[in-house]
Amino acid sequence: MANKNRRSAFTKALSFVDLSKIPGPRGIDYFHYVQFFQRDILGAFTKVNRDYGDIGSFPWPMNSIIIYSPEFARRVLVENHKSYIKGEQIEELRAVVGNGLATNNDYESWLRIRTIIAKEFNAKAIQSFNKNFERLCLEHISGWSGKSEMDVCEEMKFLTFKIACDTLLGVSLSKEDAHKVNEAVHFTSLVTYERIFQFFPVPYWVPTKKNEAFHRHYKNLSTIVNKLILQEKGRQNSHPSSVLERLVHAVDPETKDRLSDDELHDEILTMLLAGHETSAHSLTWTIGLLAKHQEIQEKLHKLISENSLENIPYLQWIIMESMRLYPSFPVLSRKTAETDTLGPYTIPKNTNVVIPIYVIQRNQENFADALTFNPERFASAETQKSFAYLPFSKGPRKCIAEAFAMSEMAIILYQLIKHFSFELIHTDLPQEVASVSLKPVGGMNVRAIKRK
Ligand code: HEM
Repeated sequence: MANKNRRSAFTKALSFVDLSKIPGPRGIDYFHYVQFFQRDILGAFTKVNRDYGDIGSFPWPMNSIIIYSPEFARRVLVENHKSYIKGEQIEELRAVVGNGLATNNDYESWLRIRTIIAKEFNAKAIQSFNKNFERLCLEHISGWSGKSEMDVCEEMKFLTFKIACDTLLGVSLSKEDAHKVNEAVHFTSLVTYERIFQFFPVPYWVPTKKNEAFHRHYKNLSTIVNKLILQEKGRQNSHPSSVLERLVHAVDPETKDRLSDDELHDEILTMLLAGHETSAHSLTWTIGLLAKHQEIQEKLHKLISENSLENIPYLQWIIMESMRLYPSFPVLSRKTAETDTLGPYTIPKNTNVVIPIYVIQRNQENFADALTFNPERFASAETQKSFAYLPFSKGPRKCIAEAFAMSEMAIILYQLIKHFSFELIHTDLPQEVASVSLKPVGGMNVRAIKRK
């Protein structure tokens, strides 16, 4: 089952699209860039923007364009989204999550499944998870002493993983299985990420140590998810509490259609991977930024001591601003299924289209004082709606769980700042690095001091 990876290095090497009319490095400069991308992917994306402006092309063998204009992003993600499919990277992801929402490139099948699942992430459904977010957060921080030095990144990963098990998979998950799921999700997503950036990844059928470990972890994950689906199918559950339980019983309101067992399996794996680390890293950067900007942290604490969460938009703005500077997925990618035009440029069919939102969100032209942490900029609805702000993407393929993730992060942040104040142990924030999601190099070391 694991080897659903259909990308062939050979086919990739044979494909060619004519990008000669789009500016970008050529000759020796091209190869210098390729090396730069291997060394420092975020730095390289930033340099392409500085050197070539709104669009940069990398012809064969990369067959790629990189776009930086919010208007181009709008065209690709919304206006003409039907001319685009998910980028080549999803072929690697498909080896784990099969044909789940994030990797499904068949429009009709994707739309059918998205319609069924979207209902399970509506406001009412999310409200039913809020108590669990709060309970698990309070349980977790009750283990922190009066003044603890910690890597808050590890703490948040632990907490959001517990939340994922509880809200996605449900209470029937045993401790032993939770441990296996944790190891498997971590290992398979790391391997997938590594392979995305390798020119010619070793096919999964080659019996290397890593491939064997991948198959073992994948089998564990898949077996546990199938077991939970089967268990749930045998029950008449009128009060489903986890996402898995909801999806097993979910019905399309119009067609009365349900998800098949294979579809359920792939969707749950997709959610475990897509929800893995993303919320943890966003929370980590938020705590780091608040520890660095004590005046903003104290303002938030004052608001928390006087108001309930629903009455503190400032808390949401803090999370939004943190995700502007440190988006969990720093890059979105698509591929043209048909020729399209972006401004004056013709983009041929089969071109990889890369949208480095990390660079777009930090560009002075899109945000005043772009590198300054200023939550108040999100007081404007226009800023929130801008196509220069894409941490959850936009358009029909935007994150299906945006409201779920925002609610989870807001509830955790509220409790953390209510009970603790945070200080950075080092003088500045750590360097960011693009891994499975954007993470701090060496973790985020803070002092958490219990408030009186
Ligand atoms: C801070 C947390 C999160 C961030 C920043 C985030 C970000 C994103 C982004 C940027 C995309 C779109 C990718 C694209 O356009 O190519 C996406 C898609 C998706 N996300 Fe999230 N995500 C988060 C949490 C979650 C969680 C917790 C879940 C599941 C419970 C989830 C499930 C999905 C799924 C299923 C898709 C694919 C949607 C589709 O193609 O129809 N995400 N996410």
